[in-house]
Amino acid sequence: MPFTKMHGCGNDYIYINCFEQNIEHPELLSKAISDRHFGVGGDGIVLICPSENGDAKMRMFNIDGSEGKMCGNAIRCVAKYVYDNNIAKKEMIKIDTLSGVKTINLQVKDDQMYAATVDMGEAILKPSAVPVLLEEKEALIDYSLQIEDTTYNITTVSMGNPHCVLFYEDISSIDLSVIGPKFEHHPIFPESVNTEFIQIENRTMIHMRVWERGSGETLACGTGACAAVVASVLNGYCDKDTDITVKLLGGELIIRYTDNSVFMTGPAEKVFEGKFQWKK
Ligand SMILES: N[C@@H](CCC[C@H](N)C(=O)O)C(=O)O
Repeated sequence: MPFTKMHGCGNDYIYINCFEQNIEHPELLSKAISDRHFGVGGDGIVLICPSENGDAKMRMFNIDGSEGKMCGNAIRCVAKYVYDNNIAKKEMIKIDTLSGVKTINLQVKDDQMYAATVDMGEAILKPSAVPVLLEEKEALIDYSLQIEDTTYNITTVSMGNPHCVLFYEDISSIDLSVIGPKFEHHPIFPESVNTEFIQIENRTMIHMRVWERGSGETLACGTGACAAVVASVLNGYCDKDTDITVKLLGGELIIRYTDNSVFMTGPAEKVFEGKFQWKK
C-alpha cells in the first residue's frame, strides 16, 4: 500500500491517496501503521478522497482508530498533496471535511506548496455544540471544574472538533500523560476532548502543549492552536483581528480570530514516500 509521510509543525500523519486505492478499515490501518515501532510511525492516518463538494475530501483517524472531524495541520498537508501531485493545480483549494468545506490559500515556490492559510470557519462556543455537558449558556469561559482533588479553570471551544483550554504560568514541566487523560475520558465530554495547555508570553504570542484525544501528546495541533487563541481572547489575554503566534513543540502557527472565522497560517512538509505491507 503506497503512502506519503507528511507533517505540519511536527504533527505527522501517514497520507493515503484514495483517488487511486480503497481502504476498507481505516480505523484498523491507523492503529497498525501509526505504531512508531511496528509500523511507519505517526500521529494517525489521513485519507485523501474524491469529493463532489471540493477539490478533495479528507478523513483523518487518530492512533487509537477514532475518526477526527477536523485536523488543522493535516488539512494544509492535504492541500500540499493535492497541489504538488496535480490533483488540483490552483492556489486556492477547497477541502471537504466532516466539519464542512474549508478554503485554503496556498503559498507556492518552485511549483511546490510550502505553507498555507486556512479559513477554519467559526469558533463554536455554545456548550451543547462543543459538546460539553455543563450548564448551558453562551460560552464556558474560565469555568471552575473539580477533577479529583484539583480545580481546573477551563474554557471550551469547538473548531469542528472539541477542545478544552487551560492556562498555566509555566507549561514546560506539566506531565500531560497524567492530566491529559483525565479530560480526554471525563464524562462531561461525551465525544471526548482535545486539551490545550497554554502559557501566555504577551498579547501576540502564546506557548502551547496539547494532549489530543485518540493520539496523546503531539508536537502540534492546528485546531487546538485556533481554540487556544479563541480562549486567550475570551479570557482577555489577547485581541481579536490580530495575528497571534502560537509556539508549539514542533513549530509555529499564526492564528487570527475574527467575528466570522478563525484563520490559521502554517507550513506543510513532505518527509518521504513508501509502501506498507499490511497484514490485517
Ligand atoms: N492534530 C489535529 C487534530 C486531530 C484530531 C483530534 N485528535 C480529534 O480527534 O479531534 C489538528 O492539527 O487539528
